[in-house]
Amino acid sequence: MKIALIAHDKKKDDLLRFMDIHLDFFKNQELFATGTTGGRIIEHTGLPVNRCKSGPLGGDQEIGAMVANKAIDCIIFFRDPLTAQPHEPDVTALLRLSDVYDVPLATNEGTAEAVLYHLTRTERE
Ligand SMILES: O=C(CO)COP(=O)(O)O
Repeated sequence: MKIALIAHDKKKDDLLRFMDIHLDFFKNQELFATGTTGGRIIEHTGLPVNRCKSGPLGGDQEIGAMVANKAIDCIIFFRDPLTAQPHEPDVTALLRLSDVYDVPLATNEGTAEAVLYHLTRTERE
């Protein structure tokens, strides 16, 4: 499965912790990420990650283009709801495209848990 991973700065440690918990799942997937998030994941887990540009420099839009081309199956995006982002329009556009193409997108850890639970079950079937 092709999974996109994104985290705003204050949520990056949370994403790495989440990945540690679910490492057995993530090591069997093809991973994509925005630039800085991807760098942190590679450094922390050693897993291969296809890195896009950093979010503020167009990375969310790159992931959005992959969604539009049906090249992403699921997005886990740990958003920071308490900090203004200079590239908020890009974030909104990515959320919109995930709705257009019906791609599961988890914006917090609780939803990510639920999505992974579903994906691991459907993978086994
Ligand atoms: O800003 C982001 C998503 O909107 C994340 O980008 P980075 O992974 O480059 O920090």
